[in-house]
Amino acid sequence: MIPLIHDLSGKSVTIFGGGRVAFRKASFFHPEAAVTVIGRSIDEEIIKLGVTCITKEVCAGRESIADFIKGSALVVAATSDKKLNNVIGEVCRERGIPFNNADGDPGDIMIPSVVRGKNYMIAISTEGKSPAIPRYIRHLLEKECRGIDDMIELQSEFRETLKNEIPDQDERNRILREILEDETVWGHLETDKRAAVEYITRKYLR
Ligand SMILES: C[C@@]1(CC(=O)O)C2=NC(=C\c3[nH]c(c(CCC(=O)O)c3CC(=O)O)Cc3[nH]c(c(CC(=O)O)c3CCC(=O)O)/C=C3\N/C(=C\2)[C@@H](CCC(=O)O)[C@]3(C)CC(=O)O)/[C@H]1CCC(=O)O
Ligand SMILES: NC(=O)c1ccc[n+]([C@@H]2O[C@H](COP(=O)([O-])OP(=O)(O)OC[C@H]3O[C@@H](n4cnc5c(N)ncnc54)[C@H](O)[C@@H]3O)[C@@H](O)[C@H]2O)c1
Repeated sequence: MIPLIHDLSGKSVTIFGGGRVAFRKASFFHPEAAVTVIGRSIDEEIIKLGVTCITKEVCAGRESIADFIKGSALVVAATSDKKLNNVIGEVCRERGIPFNNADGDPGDIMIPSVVRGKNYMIAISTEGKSPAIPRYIRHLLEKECRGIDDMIELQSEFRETLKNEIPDQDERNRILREILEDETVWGHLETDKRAAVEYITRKYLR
């Protein structure tokens, strides 16, 4: 499998099932995508998310499933009925719609665990071998990634400054990497971004 970063803004994501797993999947796609959840019963926490909810029994007939998924950019089956989930998958495959199966035959999409900052995201997956591990790694990274957002902004701004000051690209890259390894910069970023900018300007430009 190959990880991709996909823009789903405004696109339709249809999720079958209305339990805990459907809630997790709906939270993953909402609010970037327009999420519709279809289930025989739908948990209160899904309704509270503000996604479109359709309370309905879904039968394994292809026609009715095809009606539900019309116009979907992506479909998730998260009902407790494996057979139904698998039929939903078949209908998606016939129509070329990317499909994630929470229970049953694997779909062609897997949902990763995501560490998200303002300026970056990291997706983690074991390709289903051990679903607890991505969550574990996410917690480790969340502790390690403090300050990363500020460093990205610092690097992005300083990169522009360097372009005007230092013509040689290799030299610019060397400086940007050195800044990343500079503990004093990380120390400043914890308290005062301006002090970090002053420090790197003094140290790396004069
Ligand atoms: C990343 C995340 C995204 C999401 O789904 O939201 C995710 N699972 C998450 C949480 C979670 N999963 C499970 C629990 C225990 C409580 C519970 O039962 O709910 C919890 C809750 C928790 O841990 O807090 C158990 C579990 N998971 C799967 C099965 C079925 C099976 O293995 O057959 C079972 C039941 C069998 C078992 O008990 O072992 C299967 C899958 N889970 C995946 C993703 C995919 C592959 C991930 C990979 O390895 O790359 C895959 C294949 C489905 C898919 O493609 O989506 C999200 C972490 C978000 C985060 O916190 O960061
Ligand atoms: N992929 C994962 O991350 C993961 C994790 C844990 C469990 N699971 C599996 O995923 C499935 C869902 O788990 P859950 O905890 O949300 O279960 P749940 O029992 O809380 O929810 C199942 C939902 O499916 C709906 N449903 C069942 N048959 C239906 C039908 N014919 N039409 C419409 N709706 C129907 C029910 O109304 C309910 O809302 C289970 O089979 C579970 O073993 C997957």
